[in-house]
Amino acid sequence: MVNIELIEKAKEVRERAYTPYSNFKVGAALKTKSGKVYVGCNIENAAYPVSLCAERVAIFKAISEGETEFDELAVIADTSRPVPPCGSCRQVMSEFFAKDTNVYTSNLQGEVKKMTVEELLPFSFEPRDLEKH
Ligand SMILES: O=c1ccn([C@H]2C[C@H](O)[C@@H](CO)O2)c(=O)[nH]1
Ligand SMILES: [Zn+2]
Repeated sequence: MVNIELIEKAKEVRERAYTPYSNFKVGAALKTKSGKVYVGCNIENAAYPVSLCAERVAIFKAISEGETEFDELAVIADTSRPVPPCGSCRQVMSEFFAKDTNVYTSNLQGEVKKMTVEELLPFSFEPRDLEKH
């Protein structure tokens, strides 16, 4: 089942995106297992690569508050298909979320694509890969 309320929260925070360079606004909302929601929007910078995606803003906010158990993530943008999270955000999701965590990618037309972290980034590089064999 898709969490429409979580998508609505992502849509609200999207309005606060700071995007003078791309003019492409993204919103994200992350729900913890305990039911708390952390929102994020993309925040750009005149030094372009310093910019941060909405998904990572939401995830890092939650991590910095001590959260460790995540339930689901919603992402929204004004795209012709549900917005696909970038590779860097997929990698961060795979570090902190269980493989079966649901990610709802959506657009302003109300299209939603529900995917798991595993589907978004199969064969991901993980902490255990740092161990020598
Ligand atoms: O899933 C995505 C894709 C892109 N962006 C941001 C990064 C940059 O600020 C702008 C254009 O790439 O959109 C996100 O926040 N999330
Ligand atoms: Zn990203």
